Amino acid sequence: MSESAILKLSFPSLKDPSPFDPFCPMTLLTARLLTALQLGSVWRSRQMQTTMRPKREKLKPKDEAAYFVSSSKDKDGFDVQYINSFKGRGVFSTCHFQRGAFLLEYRGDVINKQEYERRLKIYHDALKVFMFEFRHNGKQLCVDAAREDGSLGRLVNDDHLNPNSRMKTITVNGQPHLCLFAVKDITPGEEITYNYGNSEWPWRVKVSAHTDQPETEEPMASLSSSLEPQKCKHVVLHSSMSSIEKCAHCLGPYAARKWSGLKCKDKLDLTDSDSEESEAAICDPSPCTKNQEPDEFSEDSIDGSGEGTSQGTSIIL
Ligand SMILES: C[S@@+](CC[C@H](N)C(=O)[O-])C[C@H]1O[C@@H](n2cnc3c(N)ncnc32)[C@H](O)[C@@H]1O
Repeated sequence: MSESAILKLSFPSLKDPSPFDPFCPMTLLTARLLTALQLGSVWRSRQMQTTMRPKREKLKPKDEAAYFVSSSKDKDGFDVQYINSFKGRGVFSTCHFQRGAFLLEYRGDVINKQEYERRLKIYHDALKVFMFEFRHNGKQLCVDAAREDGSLGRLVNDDHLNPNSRMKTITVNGQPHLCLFAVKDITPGEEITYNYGNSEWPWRVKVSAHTDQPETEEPMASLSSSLEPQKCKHVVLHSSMSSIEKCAHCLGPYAARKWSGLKCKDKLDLTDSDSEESEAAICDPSPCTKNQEPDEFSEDSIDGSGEGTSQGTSIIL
C-alpha cells in the first residue's frame, strides 16, 4: 500500500467525508458545533429565565397593609422586647423600612360607641389603655386591642417628640382598620413609636423620685402637692398580662398617673393618707384622652406630626 493510501486511511480526506462515519472530522466538528449551540441555547434560555422572569410587583404600602389586614398576620421584621418596668414592652425593627412603608396593624375588635361604652364600664384600667377610639365616616368607633392576641401593633409605645410611624385608617372589605406607616426611614434595632396625641400622658412627665426613670427629654411638668412622687408607697409588680404594673398591696393596676406618684384606684389599698382629691384626679379620664386622629391613608400624607386632622382619636385610660 502506498504511503498516500495509508495517510488517506488514517486521515480521511475532507473532500470526501462520509456523513455516517463517526470518525469523520466533519462529523466530529458538526457534533461539537451542535453541542456548543445546544449549550449556548440552554445558557441563553437560563439567562432569559433569570433576566426575563416577571418581577414580583412591589406592593404599594396601602395594598400591603390591606394584605396583612386580610390575613390577620403581622409583617416580618419586628420583635417585641421588654424595655423596663416603666415602659413595659416595646416593638423593635429587625430590618430596614423605608419612609412610607406599612409597618403593623393595630389589631383588635372594631366596635361601635355603645359597645365601647359597655366595655369601658367593665374593663379594668389595665385593659382600657388598649382601647383606641376614633372617628370614621362620621361614626365614633373603637379598636379594642385589650386581648393579648400576640399581635404587635397593640404593643407600640408612644413618642410625641420624634415618632417614626403614624397611625392611619384604611378600609378593607368595608371595615376600617388602624395601621401604622413609617414616617421616616427606620433602621434595624429602632423602637417603633407613634404619637398617641396631645393629652397629658403620664409618662411624658419626668418624675425624678421614681425608681424607674422615664426616658423622655421633655421638661418636668408642674405637679400639684397632692401628686408628690414620694407619697407613693406602692411596690410595683410586673404583670404577666401586660406592662401595666400592679400594686403589691392590692394587686390592682396603677391608674393613669401612676408615674406622678398617685395611688392605684383599688380601695383595698387605702391604708394610708391619700386624699379623695387624688382619687378623683385618677378617675378623671379627660387628661388622658387622645386627641390625635388616624387620618384616612393617602400616599402623600406620611408625616409624623399627628396634626392637621379633623376627627378625634382617643386611647382612654
Ligand atoms: C398600648 S400599650 C403599649 C404596650 C405596653 N408598653 C405594654 O407593654 O403592654 C400603652 C401603655 O404602654 C406604656 N407606654 C406607652 N408609651 C410609653 C412611653 N413613651 N413611656 C412609658 N410608657 C409608655 C403605658 O403603660 C401605656 O399605658
